[in-house]
Amino acid sequence: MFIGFMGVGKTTIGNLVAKKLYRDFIDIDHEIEQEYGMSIPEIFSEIGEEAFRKKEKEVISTICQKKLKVISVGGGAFLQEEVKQLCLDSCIVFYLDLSWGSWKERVNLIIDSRPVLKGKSMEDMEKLFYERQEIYANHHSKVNVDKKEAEEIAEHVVDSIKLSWELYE
Ligand SMILES: Nc1ncnc2c1ncn2[C@@H]1O[C@H](COP(=O)(O)OP(=O)(O)O)[C@@H](O)[C@H]1O
Ligand SMILES: O=C(O)C1=C[C@@H](OP(=O)(O)O)[C@@H](O)[C@H](O)C1
Ligand SMILES: [Mg+2]
Repeated sequence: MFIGFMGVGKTTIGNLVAKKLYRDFIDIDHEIEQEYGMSIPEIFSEIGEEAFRKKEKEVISTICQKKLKVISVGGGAFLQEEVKQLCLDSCIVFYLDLSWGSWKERVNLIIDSRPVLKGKSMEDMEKLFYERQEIYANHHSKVNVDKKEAEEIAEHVVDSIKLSWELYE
């Protein structure tokens, strides 16, 4: 499972890792979008963040019971303590760590599709970025993704998973 702040590459890298391991990839946001037949910004504006979080918890609880899947959650999933504990108990949690400096350079790619960032100044976003680090502090493995191509990061994750399999054999 991949966690980390919005835009660090959880969806992109999760997808690549799943392909490399011949496993199914599940993006929780995508599952929620499919259930509502709406995009994430539409869900936030139509039914609100609270309902989104409730659904997010429900979907994660179901998906976490499935074995051998590669899962990416949204950057706010670990705001819910119960979700965080469930994920840490049932999944190998990789935290994708991107510096604020690198994140800033990527903001234009994500600003329109992340309702949580809507209307925020760079200062507000920086504050949120650092506040959120606390919820990612518990994980099983930290991956530094600064100045690395998604492909390279995915290779690194796959290597570390394979190494742990060998150690457990
Ligand atoms: N390692 C990377 N280097 C450069 N751009 C990246 C990298 N990983 C992801 N991206 C880009 O950043 C944006 C956010 O990626 P995404 O996978 O949706 O992040 P998340 O799921 O963490 O919000 C996308 O436009 C994606 O193509
Ligand atoms: O951090 C957040 O609160 C959110 C992150 C998003 O996912 P990504 O982290 O994949 O952008 C998505 O779940 C929603 O817009 C809320
Ligand atoms: Mg994502």
